[in-house]
Amino acid sequence: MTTNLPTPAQPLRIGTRGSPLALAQAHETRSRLMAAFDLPEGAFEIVVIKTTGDDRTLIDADIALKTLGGKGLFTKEIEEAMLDGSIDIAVHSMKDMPVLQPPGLLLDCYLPREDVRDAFVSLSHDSLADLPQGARVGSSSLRRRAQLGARRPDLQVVEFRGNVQTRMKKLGDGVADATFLAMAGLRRLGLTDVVKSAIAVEDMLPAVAQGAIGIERRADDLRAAAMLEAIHHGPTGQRLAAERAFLAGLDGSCETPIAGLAELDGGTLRLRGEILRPDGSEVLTDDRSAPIEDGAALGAAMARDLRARAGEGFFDWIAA
Ligand SMILES: NCc1[nH]cc(CCC(=O)O)c1CC(=O)O
Repeated sequence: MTTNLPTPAQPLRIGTRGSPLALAQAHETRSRLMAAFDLPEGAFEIVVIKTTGDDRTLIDADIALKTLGGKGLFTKEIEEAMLDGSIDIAVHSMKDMPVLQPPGLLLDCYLPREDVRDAFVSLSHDSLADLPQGARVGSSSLRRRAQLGARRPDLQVVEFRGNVQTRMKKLGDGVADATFLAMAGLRRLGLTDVVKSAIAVEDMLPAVAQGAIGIERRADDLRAAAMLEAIHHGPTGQRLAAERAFLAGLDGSCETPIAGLAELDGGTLRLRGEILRPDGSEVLTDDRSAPIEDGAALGAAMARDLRARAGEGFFDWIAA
């Protein structure tokens, strides 16, 4: 199949952001490729690339979100590096990926998906239900903020960013009584000891693609194509096809209050979708199933129907 595998002289360059989670995901990708092709670590080079989304001053000022609408915040510089040949593949949290890739790049390799749930993280309380009236919760995720507003309008939501350590310190300082993080990231970092409880997807439907790692490459790079094919996880790809078609149909990005989750059972794919107003005052949900191969069509149809139900004005805030 492959004629030219990477060597220490001609390594496969793996591009990634520099956050601890991004690095863990890049290392997992390298390990899987090493195992699949019986290659030494030296056949790979992990290249850290700084993105707009990593610029804390920009994020804190929310300038980046306003100028870019949240789209491609974590991907632009990495994709440029792939197109100019300074890296060969890029490892991404699929949750942060726009639904369309630039011309010349392909995203068709997914690693086995991690836990899709959100984690309830607190020093003082065991679960969301356990939080007293008026408690303060920290989150900067539009989706989580909207879902909390819908479920617990009594809670006060405050902005909360930073890595796990920063967030734990903020909880210790009393900035908030609880916060939420993806179980997937905590598991990949070996930090699940901060989790008080995993939130059932029925209580908080995850973001589209939560817990999934995707690996992007140049469309014409046949060495990378053959290597990624060997580590691709088909069932994750089928779930993401449905979820991303749903997201695409809503014209959403990682910064819009949209949730979606596809699950497989035998030959059937079940898709749950949700769109919310940012304050949670209105929530529209859908839940339907189809043969796995029709997942993308199912996602597109669900998006169309939710849009129609939402009517005029529901999405106005996106352009604001
Ligand atoms: N938007 C940031 C982001 N992107 C991916 C993850 C976690 C890992 C994942 O969901 O795959 C996180 C942090 C979080 O939501 O806790």
